[in-house]
Amino acid sequence: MKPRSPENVYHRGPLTLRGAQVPRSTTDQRLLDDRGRTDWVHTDPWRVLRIQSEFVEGFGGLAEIGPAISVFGSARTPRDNPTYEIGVRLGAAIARAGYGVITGGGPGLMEAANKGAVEAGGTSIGLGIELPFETGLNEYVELGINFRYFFVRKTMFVKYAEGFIVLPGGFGTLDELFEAITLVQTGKVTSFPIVLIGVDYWSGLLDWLREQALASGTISPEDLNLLHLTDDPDEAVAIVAAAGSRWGPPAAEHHGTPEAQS
Ligand SMILES: C/C(=C\CNc1ncnc2c1ncn2[C@@H]1O[C@H](COP(=O)(O)O)[C@@H](O)[C@H]1O)CO
Repeated sequence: MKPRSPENVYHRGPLTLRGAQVPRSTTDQRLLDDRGRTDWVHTDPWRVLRIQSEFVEGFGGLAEIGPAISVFGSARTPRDNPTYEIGVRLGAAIARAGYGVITGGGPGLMEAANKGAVEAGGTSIGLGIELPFETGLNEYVELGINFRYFFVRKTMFVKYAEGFIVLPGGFGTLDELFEAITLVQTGKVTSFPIVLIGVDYWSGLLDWLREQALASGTISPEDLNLLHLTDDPDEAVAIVAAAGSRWGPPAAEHHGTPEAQS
């Protein structure tokens, strides 16, 4: 690094520096020449910046997708399972109704809904998540964003959707479902329909909510009205559509590749 002559005058932004105040290196030199310690990468202040960058990427990538519906469901449902076909029909129904389909971008019923959306000419979005085992985005995702942090990704599912449609699933699906119910119950989101698809699959849970949670007073009677149940993908979409848009009516021309971000 070449030292600066102390006789020089050095300007940096509003600063004028002379003599001993003249820095021995430029900001660029310090950036490019210095590797230094690396432990800061694993500290919370740095993580805060990474979290912030995920929000920036998510908001920027999704801002212009137009009206959309988030679809959840098992990552494990194989393609030859009849529920996979329901997922494809759901993705197609959502696309036909003028909405984009947002999924977790993974395999199983996420893939099914993305497939249906693509085949029906709709917008197919996948919000992937870093997991200990790599699965990658499914091949039907046309707009994909990968997240490190579950909570950032969950914000996107809610912020950019008119409602949730939930196919049969396990812990991940239940987590997404109950987060949404809690947001609605506590008034954190307004006008946010939640529809369960699969009467046989979900009836046991709804019975438990009625017979245990409601009966013991841990939820209110009106809380049960937050959930709709059907076997029919078209009906599920109609329920979301009937709730009305948070941003105006669905319009096909809103869909497409997001503009370059500034
Ligand atoms: C288990 C396998 C892959 C997991 N890959 C996932 N990719 C993206 N999103 C996922 C994945 N696993 C869970 N999710 C999220 O949770 C919901 C599904 O979880 P469930 O426990 O299977 O119900 C789903 O909606 C995603 O958002 C390979 O077999």
